[in-house]
Amino acid sequence: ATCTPKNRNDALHPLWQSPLTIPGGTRQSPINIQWRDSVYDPVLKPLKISYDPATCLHIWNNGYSFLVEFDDSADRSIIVGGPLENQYRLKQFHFHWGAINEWGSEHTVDSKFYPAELHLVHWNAVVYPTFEEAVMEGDGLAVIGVFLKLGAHHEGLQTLVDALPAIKHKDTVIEFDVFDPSCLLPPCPDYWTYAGSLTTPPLTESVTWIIKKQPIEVDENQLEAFRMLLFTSDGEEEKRMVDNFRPLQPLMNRTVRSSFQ
Ligand SMILES: CCOC(=O)CCc1ccc(S(N)(=O)=O)cc1
Ligand SMILES: [Zn+2]
Repeated sequence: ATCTPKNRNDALHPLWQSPLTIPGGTRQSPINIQWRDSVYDPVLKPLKISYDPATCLHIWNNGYSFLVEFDDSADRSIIVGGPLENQYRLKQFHFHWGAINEWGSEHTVDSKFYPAELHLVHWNAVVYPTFEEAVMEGDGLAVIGVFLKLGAHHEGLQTLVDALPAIKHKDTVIEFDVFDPSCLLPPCPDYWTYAGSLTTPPLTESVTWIIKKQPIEVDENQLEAFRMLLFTSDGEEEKRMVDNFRPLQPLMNRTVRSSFQ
């Protein structure tokens, strides 16, 4: 029988004991995407993604996930089109994953969990002067979500995996000079989109979510490498960085649109 995730908030990292619901929150994330309830919108444009690999700065363990950060001081790595009215600048990408392959993603599709989920975080630099301000605004951020499923070895991901031992502990960072996050995107252009929020504090309702329909494949060793990271700093009692995903939030008065029929 497939074991459904029990309530893990008891033994979890303090973050995940954060308020599960935001008082007055009407557009919280993540959500379950019920495929048959999503509505095809012919007005949705293809998403245009152009990343400059040289904008990659460093990779670090922030105690919740590991993230790769980019130089967002100019419009060098951007996305435009799709559901977006402006172009958005790439700031960072990170992942969420489980202790075992049965769960780990934040969003689900027809209540199915994937073992992990990639988030590419962009902000609206056309309208807002800083990322920090964009985080507080309804149209401030655009996050591309990509599901990871267990399968073939992923060459592009391996570059990241090879760097993880060097950032095992919270607040460790290493320089990461050239990486093209486009290699982590599936070839299929299809996506779902809906108005949501950050899934970790400050949980602000500022995200236009763009969830790719097609997952990318990674192998068991690569997922295991994620699970070797620690929530804790060097010298503290070790706590493995696993199950760093937020529980599903109510859809409330929202429609998920699809770019495909
Ligand atoms: C200004 C302080 O705010 C931040 O740094 C927000 C960072 C942050 C970015 C993206 C996400 S996620 N999981 O919803 O893609 C959560 C948190
Ligand atoms: Zn995330």
